[in-house]
Amino acid sequence: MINAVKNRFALSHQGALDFIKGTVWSIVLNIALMLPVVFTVVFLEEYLNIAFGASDMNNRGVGYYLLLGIGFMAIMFWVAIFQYKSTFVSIYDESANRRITLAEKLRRLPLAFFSGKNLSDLTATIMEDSTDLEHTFSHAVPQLIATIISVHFMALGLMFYHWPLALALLWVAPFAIGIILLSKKIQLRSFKTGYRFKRNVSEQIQEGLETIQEIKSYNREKTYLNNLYKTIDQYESQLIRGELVVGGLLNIAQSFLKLGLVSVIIVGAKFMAAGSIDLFTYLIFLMVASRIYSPLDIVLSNLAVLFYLDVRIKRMREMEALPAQSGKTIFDPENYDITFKNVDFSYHNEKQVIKQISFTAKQGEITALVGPSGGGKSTATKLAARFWDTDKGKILLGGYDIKDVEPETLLKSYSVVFQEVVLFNASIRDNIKIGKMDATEEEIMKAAKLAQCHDFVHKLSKGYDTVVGENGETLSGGERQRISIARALLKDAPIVLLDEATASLDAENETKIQVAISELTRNKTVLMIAHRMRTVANADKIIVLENGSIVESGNHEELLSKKGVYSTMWQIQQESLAWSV
Ligand SMILES: Nc1ncnc2c1ncn2[C@@H]1O[C@H](COP(=O)(O)OP(=O)(O)OP(=O)(O)O)[C@@H](O)[C@H]1O
Repeated sequence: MINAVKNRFALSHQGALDFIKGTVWSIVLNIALMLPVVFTVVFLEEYLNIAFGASDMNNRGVGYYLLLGIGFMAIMFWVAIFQYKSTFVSIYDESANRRITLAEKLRRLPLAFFSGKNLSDLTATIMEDSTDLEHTFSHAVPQLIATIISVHFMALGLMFYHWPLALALLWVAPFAIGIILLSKKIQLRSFKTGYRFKRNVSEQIQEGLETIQEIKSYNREKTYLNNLYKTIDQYESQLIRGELVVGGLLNIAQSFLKLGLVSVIIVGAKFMAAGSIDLFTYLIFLMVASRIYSPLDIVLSNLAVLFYLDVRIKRMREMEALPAQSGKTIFDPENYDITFKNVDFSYHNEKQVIKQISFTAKQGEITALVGPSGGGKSTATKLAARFWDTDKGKILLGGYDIKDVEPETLLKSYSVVFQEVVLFNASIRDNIKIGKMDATEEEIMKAAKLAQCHDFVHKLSKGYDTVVGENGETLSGGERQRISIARALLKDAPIVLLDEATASLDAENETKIQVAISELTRNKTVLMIAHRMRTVANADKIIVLENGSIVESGNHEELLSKKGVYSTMWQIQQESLAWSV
């Protein structure tokens, strides 16, 4: 049973157990909530006996009813507390676990997943869907299942008591529920469309915030806002349409339910007139009719929640089923040579961007990747750090296939300085410290000085405690890049990946940084991308990548003498330098 609940509702083992407990307590609560009816029945029975002269009032005194009332209230109170604890408190634990599990899952996904995925959709799945599931599981599902079960119990009891009247009371229920079930497709379609429009709105807002600079500089505010208003209007219209459809169907079903009360009144009156039931039985059925329809109303209005639940669970399952990167967590290579062996790679199984690449970047050497834009240099560098897994072929690090090494373990051996620097909205000190969380102040300062950060940081009013804003928005491109170099220096990993590491620096700083980079790269395996040819001229090995394939390799002199792609690129840059002079 636990497994069935786990699979049906995408819950953990503990979550399924708590869910069953919550449902059982909700059934007990539903039964306990019938105690006022029992109280009234007991009272009515005696009152009617007195009224019709069959007994006198002294049989049970006021004290008896007082005690009975207090007793029933105490039972209802305690059951309600247990029901609350078992459904609400436990589901919040489950929800917290679900978010942590999803976050863990994200941590182990290859970066390819994030580049192909809409991030607002991802955030919504983690936050919104989790919150909705939390709310549905705490406020609706156990109560709904409990209500369905307890209504069945009540119906069975009434059938035994007087089946013709029970039928008169309950014949409406299957029809009312049928209306909702038959409309499942319409409700789901409306929900999914509404959901899609809602995502469109949040995507557009997010995109607008991320590209606000471009929108303003190209005077696109009006177009952007008009598009946004259009999407919001679409969402609003869909919400209204959805409410009308769902609300309309629900009203029809609920009104149908009320017909049961009418039929109990008419059929009961006929039976009474014929003398086949007494007044007491008639009154009991009228009372039960007033009680039983409210849980049935709840069932009707919450059935749709079950339909929507499936949509959310499906999205959660899709995310849980994504292939995560795994591997050994113990990794002790003999050396840090990186070898590409016949590597093929394409993003999202589309165009092949790396084709049959084979080369070795040796420890203690600088291996440079050059070539025309879009040739696959950045992709190859990122493949070397298992940001993605290859489609075919192998990448070995010190003899280990990196596919067999757990990505976080693997990345401990890498320092990366990429063109697009990512800084956290934290102090400069903390941003540098990311390279080595237990670094001493002295180590941080040494790295900062080597990376030429010290001078500009000292000019800031709070120095190293200056908070840099979201992604370092308060700093210039060159300053951001120097911080990322300081980080890499602090990490001091055996492999260094440099992708246009000095692209945002002026000539003076570039020269200084080159000194720092020589420090950073000494005795390391260095894989470097640079568009400025003079930066790569001293590399031990230069690989020329064009359209995803290696077209030339060798050192600077060898490549110049080949008079191929490299030599042409070198020539062009020399000429453009001469022109600028
Ligand atoms: N995340 C991605 N998803 C899909 N295609 C991508 C992605 N990143 C790069 N590409 C494509 O892969 C090819 C190689 O890109 P890559 O960035 O590796 O080239 P590059 O040689 O580093 O270019 P540049 O010198 O301009 O930085 C290009 O055709 C590019 O459009």
